[in-house]
Amino acid sequence: MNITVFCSAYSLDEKYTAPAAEFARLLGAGGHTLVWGGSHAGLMGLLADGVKEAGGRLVGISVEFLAHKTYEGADELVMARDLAERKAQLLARADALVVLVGGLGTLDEITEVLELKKHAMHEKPVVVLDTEGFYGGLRTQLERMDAEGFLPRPLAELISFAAEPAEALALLEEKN
Ligand SMILES: C/C(=C\CNc1ncnc2c1ncn2[C@@H]1O[C@H](COP(=O)(O)O)[C@@H](O)[C@H]1O)CO
Repeated sequence: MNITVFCSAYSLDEKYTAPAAEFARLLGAGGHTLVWGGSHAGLMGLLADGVKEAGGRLVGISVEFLAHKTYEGADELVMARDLAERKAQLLARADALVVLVGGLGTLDEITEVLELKKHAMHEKPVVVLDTEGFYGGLRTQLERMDAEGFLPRPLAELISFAAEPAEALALLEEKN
């Protein structure tokens, strides 16, 4: 499977890096391809290193203004002109999408794929690896939208949450 992963470009505490490294190992060992933002920065670089070490393939979708942060050693590297084109490529190249802990860039990427899925413009599985309950606030907000009629289709069709790396991968494999 081509698995697009959105995650932080920053170096984080071990409570976040350990589950990300485990997810990377499972992804690579499972013979999957990581599609990601193509950067060596922070959690993005750790993830790519882990997938590569475990035998997986790497497809980076970088963007011109962040070219100086590009990961050396991807099997394939695409250079998008801007963030909008990069997000489109990250979705187009995915069979499924996974969200690890991240900041505003990651939040922008999740909302884009959910908005497009809401309008049935794709039906790709979206799984959040909710390490340390990091996405509790987002989940509460989405559940409120679902309960109070802000979504045109059930939230459960749009997104799934997993607490552990193995559960995230199992959900992807089950839904694909
Ligand atoms: C760490 C710094 C610069 C590098 N920044 C990025 N490099 C590559 N990809 C990025 C970067 N910033 C955002 N992205 C995309 O958004 C997600 C990460 O953003 P977040 O705000 O850290 O969550 C990630 O999925 C990328 O696709 C500064 O020196």
